[in-house]
This record gives sequence, C-alpha cells and structure tokens, in this order.
Amino acid sequence: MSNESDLRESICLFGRSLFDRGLTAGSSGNISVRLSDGGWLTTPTNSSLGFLDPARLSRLDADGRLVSGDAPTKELPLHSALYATRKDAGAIVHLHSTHSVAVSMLPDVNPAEVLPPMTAYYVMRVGRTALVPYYRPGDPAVVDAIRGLAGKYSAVLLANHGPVVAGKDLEAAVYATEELEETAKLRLLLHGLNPRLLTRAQVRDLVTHFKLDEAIGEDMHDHDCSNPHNCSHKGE
Ligand SMILES: O=C(O)[C@@H](O)C(=O)COP(=O)(O)O
Ligand SMILES: [Zn+2]
Repeated sequence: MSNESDLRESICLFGRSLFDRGLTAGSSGNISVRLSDGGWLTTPTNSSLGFLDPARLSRLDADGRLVSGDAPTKELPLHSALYATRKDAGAIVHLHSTHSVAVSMLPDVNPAEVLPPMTAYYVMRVGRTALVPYYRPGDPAVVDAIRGLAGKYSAVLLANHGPVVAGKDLEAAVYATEELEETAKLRLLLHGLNPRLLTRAQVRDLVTHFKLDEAIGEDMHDHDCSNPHNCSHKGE
C-alpha cells in the first residue's frame, strides 16, 4: 500500500481530474481511501473535489474518529458500510455524475442490475450495479440498505443522487466510476432503440478470461427477460 502522503496527493489529483471533466460539480461528491492501520483518509465535508488541499483531508482512525484535518464527508456512514461489506475495497468514490443520476430516475431500471452488460469494459471494470432507494444525503439509514446487499456489489447507484463505487485502490475506484458513467450515457443514448447487448456466453467468457468475480456472470442475467432493454439473452 502507498504511504499516506502519496495517498493524500492521489486523492487531490484524482479529485481535480474528476471535477475538471465535469463528473461532479460544485462541492458534490466525496472520496475515501483505507489506510494500512485500519483508518481512513476522506475528503472534508463541503469541499470541492477540484480544490482539495492534501494537508486538510480528514484523517480518521480505525474507529472512525477524526484524528486530524477538517470535518469528514457527511457520507462517512455510507463509505464505512461499503468497506465493511467489501473487505477487499481500498478506496471509494461518490460522484453526482449526470448520466448516472439520470439513469437512477428511470422507471424501468432493474434494482439488481441497473445497467445491462452493454460493453466488455463495463463488465470488466464495474461488473454490476445495484440501485439503492433514495435517502437524504448523509442519512445513516442508508447503512442498512448497503448491508442488505451483503457485499455482492462494488458499485451502487443512490436513487436521485449518484454512484458510489468501491475499488481495490483509488485508481480502480475512479476508473470504475468513470466507466459506470459512460455506460449510463450509452444506456440513455440507446433508450428505446432495442440495442444488442452482450450475450450470457460473452459475459461468461469475460469472467473466465479476466478472472472476474464469478457472481457477475450469474446475477447479470437475473432480470426480466421480457424487457428488451435489460435482456442480453436474445439469440441464445
Ligand atoms: O449529496 C450530498 O450532499 C453528499 O452525498 C455529497 O456528495 C457531498 O457531501 P460532503 O462530502 O459532505 O461534502
Ligand atoms: Zn452526494
């Protein structure tokens, strides 16, 4: 694991990059990274991801107590719950990326699989995404919703709010969040056009070839096959 000072720099660099590309606006979004002593670094509440100061990031101990820096993001309970259910997670990114937020409001979204397997890269980087019902930002009640997913998802989409994505490290979490956003964009572009999706066999091939989580191949097809926008079984 990188040392704390490198991680502080990385949080600020990735935050700036996400902000500069319009993936989260104003002071929306937050980032956290798990440290080797069991504590965390998080972005401070009300801070803009585009203008973070490495020295002012919130440093928390393993019990979630603030050790140094500014007050942490109000989404600390959300991040902590995802870390608790995803033991392999080293970082979490939450954004208000527009296309992902838009998809979270569509009426025909399958909560167990918000986005179908449209591209190989989505399957490889994200796997699958669960929809979590709307909660007021910072509401600790979201913890039960995350626990209810039992660690099966590294990516969740908060309804009418935005994505929250865990990765083995910060780079993986950022890339997965970006891929989720690109896939949400495709989903909206193709809405109503009956796109050809990856088949079950193609998803299985990716899972085997890239040694992905076996559950991806299974659950990606746990949906209503009568809905052409959610089904990749066509022709099988
Ligand atoms: O939407 C919200 O208010 C939060 O989820 C958020 O994105 C920013 O909150 P802070 O991290 O507390 O600034
Ligand atoms: Zn938010």
